[in-house]
Amino acid sequence: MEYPARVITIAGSAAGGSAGIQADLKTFQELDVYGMSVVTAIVGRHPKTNKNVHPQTIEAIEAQFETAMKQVGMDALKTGMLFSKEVIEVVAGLIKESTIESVVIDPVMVGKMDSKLLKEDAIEAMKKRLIPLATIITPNIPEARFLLDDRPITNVEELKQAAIDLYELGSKFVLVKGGRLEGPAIDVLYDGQNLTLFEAPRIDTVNTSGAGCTYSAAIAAYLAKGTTVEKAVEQAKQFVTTAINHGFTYTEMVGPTYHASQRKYGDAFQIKVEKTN
Ligand SMILES: Nc1ncnc2c1ncn2[C@@H]1O[C@H](COP(=O)(O)OP(=O)(O)OP(=O)(O)O)[C@@H](O)[C@H]1O
Ligand SMILES: Cc1ncc(COP(=O)(O)O)c(N)n1
Repeated sequence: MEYPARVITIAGSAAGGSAGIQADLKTFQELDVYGMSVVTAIVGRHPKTNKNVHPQTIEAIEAQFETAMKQVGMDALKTGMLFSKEVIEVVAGLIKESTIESVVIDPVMVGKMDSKLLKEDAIEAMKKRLIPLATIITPNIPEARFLLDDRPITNVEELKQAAIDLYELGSKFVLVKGGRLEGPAIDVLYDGQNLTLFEAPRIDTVNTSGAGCTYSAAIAAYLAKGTTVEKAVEQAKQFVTTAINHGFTYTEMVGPTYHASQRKYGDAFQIKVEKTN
């Protein structure tokens, strides 16, 4: 029997099941990789105190990573919500000590329902300690702006320039997501030389909670299987677009993307891939 490739997510637990660790593990399962997790924080609003982020201790984070490494091992790793500079520094140390080849850093900062998922004083550690270790980083426009001293990004040309400038932070690839722009959903990939645009049709829905987590988890899953970065982004975008297309909600709140949709409905979107300059 050929065993599935192994992927670990280091991220926050999203109680509603749409984002964070939950979205990552659902994505891993759909893409037939062996999923593992390190929970950095538990996100869920306490009914009495209203407190919604419950960070885990450094000891707990290290213990989870160590267990997964010893029990299974890892072909790829992705990070999501890390919350504090202390956690970023520990995670950077764990990545450096390991021999994991594919590292996807999703620089999660704010949730779609405005939960604060990264402390402001952690952005410098993200830039200096973690991003240089990444195979690929996957910021959306607000995250790209935080990493680029709040420069506005309002069109595809500015998206491309943001990818070029973010490359200076030291990752091998930069993927800036243009999901917030009007028109088709265009993301830009930059590898230090080539700019590649990935375009999907815009889907008219508000149910995109966890779309970013799902996308970066799918990229990590394809990289773990040995896919090239460019092909991994294309296939992951196909997966997340299909999941967004079948997104739904059980309540009046923003709902999840539907992770099972590519398998269940088989109507995956074709992604337009265009090399540009
Ligand atoms: N309505 C949509 N229709 C199709 N694709 C979308 C839509 N919204 C987002 N996407 C795409 O889904 C993927 C994940 O997007 P993600 O949610 O992380 O980024 P974003 O939409 O740019 O930012 P944010 O999370 O802040 O809304 C990206 O490829 C993005 O282009
Ligand atoms: C614990 C946790 N991690 C990440 C996100 C971001 O989700 P999205 O993919 O919608 O930006 C979230 N809402 N909660």
